[in-house]
Formats: sequence, structure tokens, C-alpha cells
Amino acid sequence: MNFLSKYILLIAACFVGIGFSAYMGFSLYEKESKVIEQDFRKDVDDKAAALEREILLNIEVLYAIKGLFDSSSEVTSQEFSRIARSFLVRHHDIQALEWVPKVTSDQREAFEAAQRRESPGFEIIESEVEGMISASQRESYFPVSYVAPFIGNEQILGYDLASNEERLWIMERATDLDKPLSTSGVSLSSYQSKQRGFIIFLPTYHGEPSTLFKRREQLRGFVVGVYRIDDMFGSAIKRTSVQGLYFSLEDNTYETVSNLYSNFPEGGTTLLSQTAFIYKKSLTAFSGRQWSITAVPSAGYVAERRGRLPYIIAILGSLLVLLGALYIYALMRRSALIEREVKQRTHDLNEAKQKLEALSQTDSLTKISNRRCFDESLQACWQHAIREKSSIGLIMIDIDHFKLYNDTYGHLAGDQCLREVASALNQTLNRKTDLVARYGGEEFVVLLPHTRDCISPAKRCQINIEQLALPHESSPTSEYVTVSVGVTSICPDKCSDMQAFTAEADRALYQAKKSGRNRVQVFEHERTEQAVAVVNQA
Ligand SMILES: Nc1nc2c(ncn2[C@@H]2O[C@H](COP(=O)(O)OP(=O)(O)OP(=O)(O)O)[C@@H](O)[C@H]2O)c(=O)[nH]1
Repeated sequence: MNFLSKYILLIAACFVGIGFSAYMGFSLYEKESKVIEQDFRKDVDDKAAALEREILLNIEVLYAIKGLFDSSSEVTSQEFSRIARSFLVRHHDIQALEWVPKVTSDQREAFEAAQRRESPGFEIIESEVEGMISASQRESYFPVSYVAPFIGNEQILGYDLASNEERLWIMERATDLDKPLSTSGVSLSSYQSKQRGFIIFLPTYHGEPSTLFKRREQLRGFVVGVYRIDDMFGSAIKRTSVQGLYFSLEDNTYETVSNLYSNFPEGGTTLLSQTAFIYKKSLTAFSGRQWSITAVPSAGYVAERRGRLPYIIAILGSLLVLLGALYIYALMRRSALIEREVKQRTHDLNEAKQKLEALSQTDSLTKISNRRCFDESLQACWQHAIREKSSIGLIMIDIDHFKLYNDTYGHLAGDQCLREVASALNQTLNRKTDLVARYGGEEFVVLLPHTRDCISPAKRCQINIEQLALPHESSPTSEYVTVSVGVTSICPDKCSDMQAFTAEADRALYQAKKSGRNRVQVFEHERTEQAVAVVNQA
């Protein structure tokens, strides 16, 4: 695998590692989110239960006051105020507790007169665009006769609650069902409160009517509770310890949903669209109303419950992967450098080895192969010829009267003569496989693989050297440098003797010297014939 592939693999592994760390962090974050959501829902459930309890307690207050009216046919305003105040001190979300008797049109005058004894100027009134006016003539009225607390609610005294169509409808249904029924969310401006509220009507009867008709007949009036929703919801929320939740309260009784309360901050709708946690819970139905709560946690609520572990795992994991990748990258770079250096050094060593080998095979004076090279080549060539059943030719060349040459021209000139003879021999042979080597002193050898007839190359060697025309004035043979040549050849088999083969060439050369020099002598298989033939006489 090359460096680029390793590099790509490392980057891929890096991405996988970082992806895995991010996945681990994310899945932990998701688990944490689920736990937060469970906590959040439980907290909302607690607050919803607190609100339901608060509503039930408030309805209980109405039943307690109704008990007063059920036990007495004449309840004075003092008696009403006393019992109402005892509840008001404990229920801070009650705007007003009221007694609203049924007054028929023929009872109106007497009723107003009786009320004026305690409340001067009392009159049954109704609301109009221009303000409160004397109630118009109708069959029956439901004026507020007693109200507690009085201070702050004085202007409601005498107000005919049945003058409003929605309230009249609720009062009629409550009468028929003998149950407390509530209005939807209403403005409490008549009570000088800026909050929205709701009004519960609990019917009271003369006696104990058992049928719908009797209930309508024997209706005595209503115990009425007016409640401030903000305060009710606020006190219910405060009753549980958890803070940092946003709520909105809706009335879902009929198809149109009306908002009763909301503590959402500015931009509440943005919050709803952004948060991952929204919980909508329906409250237990009460007094004919079906309310529901929509809750959203604040950023602080979520942040308080979020740990740092998911971020730590994602960031630390990614960092570790990056550091690991960097470390591996550094190792890769280092090993690549070492690999390159090793390659370079191996190359240098090989070059040096080749040079050394070449040197060890080369004659330093003539720059042709030396005796060692010749011996190794002959060995290899010999084995090859046995396998291939081919011939080997061997030529031994010796410069004639070289001692005299040295003596005449000096040793340095002798060296130069040796170089020129070597070069001439090298140029004489044209096959690549032929080998010219210095055998020793002024003696040369030529190895000719796959050659049976060695006479021609041997003669060419002798002639070419003579044609160099190197002057040799002291030579008794010629005025130029001449050579004597011994030649032999063989097609060796396993029984053949390589040393004997070399000796044949040597003996042929000896014979050439003995026969007068400057000639080629072929070894004539003296192993059988013990004879040597002179091929060429100079
Ligand atoms: N200049 C020089 N002379 C060398 C070298 N090697 C051997 N010789 C000389 O070659 C001469 C060989 O002499 P001999 O063996 O007596 O033979 P020769 O004088 O050539 O006579 P024949 O071979 O019988 O013709 C010696 O004087 C060696 O010193 C060399 O490398 N350089």
C-alpha cells in the first residue's frame, strides 16, 4: 500500500472516529433529553393536579355557603359576610362571593325597598353601553344582594346577573341540573379587576325539588363565586417547588378555544416553535368546563438539568481521534522517510557492491577482465557447456621477448605496451559472450563459448597485434611487438577436466614459443595423439 492510500485510509478512519464520537455524544444527549422530558411532564402533572385541587376547593367554598342558605330561610348579610370572610382569608384567588336571589317582577319593588334599608340607594341594575342603568322590566331578576368582600365590589351590588345572555343560559342549565356551572373566561372589569376570571353559579332551592319542573319552580337563588384566573393559577403553580415552566390555560369546552391565562414571556409563539418539549394536558372537567394546560420549559429549566457529558464525549472523543490520527500520520511520515532512506542506502550499497565487484573482476593496468574473472567465467561456461553439450574455445596469448622490451624501453613503456595489446585483443573479438582477460604478466587469455573453431579468432589476434606496429628493436623475432598463441577447444562432459583443458592451451602456447614464436599453435588432442600441429609460421 503506497503512502497516498494509507493517507486516504487514515482520513477515512479519522472521519469514522469523529462520526462515532459525535454519535455517542448525540445519543447521550437524546437520552438526557428523554429524562428531562419525563421530569418536565411530571412537574407539569404536579402543577395541573395543584390547579385541579384549587378549583375543587373553590367549588367546596360555594357548597359551604349553600349549606348556610339550605339551613336557614332568612340569611342576613352579616351572616353571609361572616362565613364568606372565613373563606376569603384562605382563598386569595376569589374576587367575590355573592348571594343572588331570584326576584320576580312583582317582588321587585318590595325587594329593592328591603335592600335599601341596609344599602341606601339599592336598585336592580343592568349593564348598558353608557354604564349601569336601572334593570328593564322582565319576568324575574337575579340581582347581587350580598357580596363579600364588599370593599372593591360595591358597584356590583344590585347587578342583575341574568341580564347577560350567556350567564342567563348557564344559570338556567345549573338550575335544571342542580349542579354548579361555570362561565367561560370573562373580563372582571365590573369588579374593578384587570385580570380575567370565571364565575360559578351554584343553585339553591326552597326545599328539596326532585324534578326539573320543581327545580325551576322552587329556585331560591344562586351562591356565586367570582374567581381571578391569574391568581388561581399563580397560587397553584407556586404550591409546587419547581420553577421555570411556562404555562397557558385554555378553555376547550366548546369548539372555540379561548385563552384564560398565560405566563409565556414575550415572543411565546417563537418559544413554542423552538422548544423540543411541549406538553398539553387536559384537566379534569369541572362545573361544565373542560380546561387544558399547554406547558413549555424555560431555557433555564432545561439548562439546569443538562449535563456536560454528551459534549465532553463528543469533543474529547473527536480530539482523541484527531490526536491519534496525527500520531499515526507522524509515524507514517517517519516510516516513509526511513523507507526512502533505506531504499537510497540499499541503492548506494548496491552501486558500491557493483563497483567493487567490477573492480575485483578488472585488471587495474589494462582495464580488461582479470584472472579471477576469467576463472569464474570459465567455471560457469564449463557447466553451461556440459548441460548444453556445446563447445568452448580457449586462446592463450603471450607477448614475445617482453623482458627485452622492458629492458629496452623501460618498465612504464612496457605497461603502455600491455595496455595497447589488451585493447587490440578486446577489439578483435566481436561476440558479446567472448571474454578477453589478462592471465598474468604479459600473458592474455581469450574464452570463446559456443566455439569449436578457434583458429580464425586466434589468427586475428596475432595479426591485429602485429599490425599495431609497436616497435621492438631488441626482439630477435620481429622489429615490432609480436605474440605467440596457443589454442584449444573442447565439448566437455561430466568426466572432462577443466584444469587439463587450460593446460592444453598453455601447452600449445609453449609449443608456439618453442617453434619460433609469432605464431598460432593448435593443441592437437595430445591426450590421444600426444601431438601438436603448427598452424601458422610467422
Ligand atoms: N612492464 C611490465 N612488465 C611486466 C609486467 N608483468 C610482467 N612483466 C615482465 O615481462 C617479462 C616476462 O619475461 P619472460 O617470462 O622471461 O618472457 P619473455 O621475455 O617475454 O620471453 P618469451 O616469453 O620467452 O618470449 C618479465 O621481465 C616481467 O618483468 C607488467 O605488468 N609490466
